[in-house]
Amino acid sequence: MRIGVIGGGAWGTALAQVAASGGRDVLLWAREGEVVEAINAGHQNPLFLKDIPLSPTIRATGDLDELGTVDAILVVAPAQHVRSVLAAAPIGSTPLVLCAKGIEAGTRMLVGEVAREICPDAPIAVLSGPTFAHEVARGLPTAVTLACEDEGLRAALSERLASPAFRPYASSDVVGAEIGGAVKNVLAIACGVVDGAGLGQNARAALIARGFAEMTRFGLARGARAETLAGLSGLGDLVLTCSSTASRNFSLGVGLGRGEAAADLMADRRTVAEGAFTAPVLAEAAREAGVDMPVSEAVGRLLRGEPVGEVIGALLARPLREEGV
Ligand SMILES: NC(=O)c1ccc[n+]([C@@H]2O[C@H](COP(=O)([O-])OP(=O)(O)OC[C@H]3O[C@@H](n4cnc5c(N)ncnc54)[C@H](O)[C@@H]3O)[C@@H](O)[C@H]2O)c1
Ligand SMILES: O=P(O)(O)OC[C@H](O)CO
Repeated sequence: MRIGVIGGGAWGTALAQVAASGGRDVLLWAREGEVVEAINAGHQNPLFLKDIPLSPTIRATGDLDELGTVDAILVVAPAQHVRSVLAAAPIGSTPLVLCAKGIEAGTRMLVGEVAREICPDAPIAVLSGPTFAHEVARGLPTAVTLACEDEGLRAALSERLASPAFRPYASSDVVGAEIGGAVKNVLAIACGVVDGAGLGQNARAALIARGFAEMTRFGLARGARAETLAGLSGLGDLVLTCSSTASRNFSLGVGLGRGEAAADLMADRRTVAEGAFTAPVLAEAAREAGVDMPVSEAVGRLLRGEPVGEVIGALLARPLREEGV
C-alpha cells in the first residue's frame, strides 16, 4: 500500500515518518515550497518539525495531482482547510485517513462529513489519539485509535502503519474518534487558562473530569460510543493536552489566563491551535443538539475577549448539580 500525505505541518511530517518506517516510499504534499525543498534536499522540515532527521524515502511535492498514484492518503491539513485541499486533489475512490482534529466553521460538520461530501466515492477512516508530533517523529512509543467502518480496510491500514513504537487500536466508531479529538482541543485551552490564571492543580483536575463529562454528553448526542470517548482519541488525548505546554492549545489558554488578548496570541502564528476555531462552532453545535457544555462555552467567551475573571466567576457560580454525565 503506497501512502500519500496531504499536509506538511508537524503532524503530516511525523505521520509520513511513521509510514516510511522500514524504508517504504511515502509521497507528502506540502503547501509551502520551502518545506518541499527542505524535505527533498535535506530530509528535514525546519519550518514545522525542527531538528528531527526524516527518512530519505519520504519525497515531498507541491503538486496535489501527484497524489493520483497512491493507494491511501493521510489527510493532515488543519480542519478548516480540509475542504479546499480535498476539492483540489485527485481523490476518486482512494481511501482517506483523516487526521485533523476539529469541526468546520459555518457548516458545523465533522471532518469526516466534509470528506464524504467532497469525495463521495472515497472510503473514510479516522486516526486520532494522544500524539505530540515531535515524539512520534522521534520514534517514541505512541498508541492511537484507527476508526473505520470497513473491517478489511481498518485491518489493512492498521497493519500498514503499525510498528513497535506506533500502535493503532482498531475501532468502527468514526464519529466517536472524531469528536474526542475535536473537543479535547477546546478543553486543553480551558486547562491552559487554569494554569495561566494560577488557579491550581485541583481546578485543572476538576476541569479535566467535568470537561470529559461534557465531551461525553456531546459525543453521545452525535452518535458516538461511550467506550470510544473513554479511549485514546477522547480521554487519552484530553489527559495529554491538558497537562503540557507542549500542546499549542494549552499554551494558548495559558496566555488567555494571564489576561493576554486572543487576537494578539493568534497573530502571526504559523502553527495551528485548532481549539480556537472549534470552540465557537462547538458551542453552536452543542446548543443545536440541546447539550450543556459550560466549559467549552467559557472558552468561546474568552476567545471573544471577555475578561478572564468574569468568565471564571460565572463558571464557578453555576447552580450545584448531580455528578455524572
Ligand atoms: N502537531 C501535532 O502534534 C498534532 C498531533 C495530532 C493531530 N494534529 C492535528 O493535525 C492537523 C494539522 O496540524 P499540524 O500540527 O500538522 O499543523 P502545523 O501547525 O504544524 O502547521 C500548519 C499547517 O497548516 C497548513 N495550512 C495553513 N494554511 C493552509 C491553507 N490555506 N490550506 C491548507 N493548509 C494550510 C500549513 O501548510 C501547515 O501544514 C490539525 O488538525 C492538528 O490538530 C496535530
Ligand atoms: O499541540 P496541540 O494542542 O494541537 O495537540 C497536538 C495533538 O493533538 C496532541 O494529541
